[in-house]
Amino acid sequence: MATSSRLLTARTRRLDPGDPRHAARLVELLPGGPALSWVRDGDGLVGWGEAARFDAAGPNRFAEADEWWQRLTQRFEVDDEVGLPGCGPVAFGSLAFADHPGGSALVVPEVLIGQRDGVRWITTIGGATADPVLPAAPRSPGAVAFREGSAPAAHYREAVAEAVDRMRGGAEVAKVVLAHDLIAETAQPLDQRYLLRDLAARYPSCWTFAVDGLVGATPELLLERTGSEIRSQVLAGTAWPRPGRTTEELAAELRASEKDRHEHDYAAESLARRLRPFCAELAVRGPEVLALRNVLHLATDLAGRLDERAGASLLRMVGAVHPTAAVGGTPTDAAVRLIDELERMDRDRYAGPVGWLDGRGNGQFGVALRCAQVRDREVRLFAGCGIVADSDPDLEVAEAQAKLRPIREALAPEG
Ligand SMILES: C=C(O[C@H]1C=CC=C(C(=O)O)[C@@H]1O)C(=O)O
Repeated sequence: MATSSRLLTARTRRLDPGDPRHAARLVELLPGGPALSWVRDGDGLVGWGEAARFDAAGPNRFAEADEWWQRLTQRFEVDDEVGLPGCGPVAFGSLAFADHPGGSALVVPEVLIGQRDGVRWITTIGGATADPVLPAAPRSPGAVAFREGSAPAAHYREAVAEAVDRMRGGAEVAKVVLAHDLIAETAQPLDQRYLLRDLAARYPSCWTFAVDGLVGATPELLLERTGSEIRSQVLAGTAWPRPGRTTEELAAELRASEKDRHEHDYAAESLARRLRPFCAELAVRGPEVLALRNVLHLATDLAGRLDERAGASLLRMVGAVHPTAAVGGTPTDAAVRLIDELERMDRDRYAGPVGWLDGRGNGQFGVALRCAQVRDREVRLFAGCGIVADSDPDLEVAEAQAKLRPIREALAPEG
């Protein structure tokens, strides 16, 4: 936690095309050690070092993190010659899914390199130096052995079947998202950049992220703020590649599936309902089909203009909309209780908000999906599925397998 009241300096400079750091992909610029990343289609932010950090837990984690960031940004002397969102001081954040247990963290890197619309910049905090070196490629972690996590797949199937029974029996919950974990152990300590490079290459349209050891490539944008504009894309309802089916056929099936449409509508409605109080305008468009290499999703876009009178910061709004029914359920409180009862695992920061915010109130937070918590040689992967009364437990197990693919394949590309 940064506690002193001294002034911090943040210096942002444009990286000119002659600089060797201008040509490489952002994730290739990360030196070894804990990585910070939020990159999509080549644009985004990567950072390293820790100029300041805030840890929080419990139901007030969003408000406490917000307060800390507001206070910290007042202590910054900013020298920013670029002026784009993501310039000046930036904090990367990863927040716990649940009120209990789970820890949340905001980390302000000492060095950050960003790119937006062809402009690349570097921000240094507190006089940190950033020599123009291109780090060597990360080494493979060697052989990978997979074992069951705290919620084995067989247990997951039972939990899904139990949820379906209860919903068919008239339980108060109309949708619940249940998840399970999987542990991978690598022969050598895992360099986070090994995952990041692979994820950014294979899932360019997802946000490849790393914050405090949570590494993944999420397709789901929870909330983005640029000035007074906000944007979100809610995902729920999934199909995955099957032999003999083209992507177009899978997309048509997904569009026509009533079960997936129900699952999707709960998520889109929950987000729109919770965003509206903050907005002067809010447009909802969808669902369309979003196709990735491992899955296809139904996707609804939300775009709005903030109501200045609501005066809410990005982190407060993120706290207000989390958990949407894409990761919690409907109604939220009852679904979260059911998750607790049936899942019987600590989600930690899986399915929580992950992203970044700057000193002017801009930022982007996604939902931490298709991800793993990396601790040296142990990697904990997560995947979950929205369950409604029409769900088939065997298909949900297969769907969760498809959602584990990005990290599984990044860990063991040929295995
Ligand atoms: C909970 C996950 O995905 C969510 C996001 C998109 C589609 C989902 C689904 O169709 O079940 C889930 O709601 C996950 O990837 O672990």
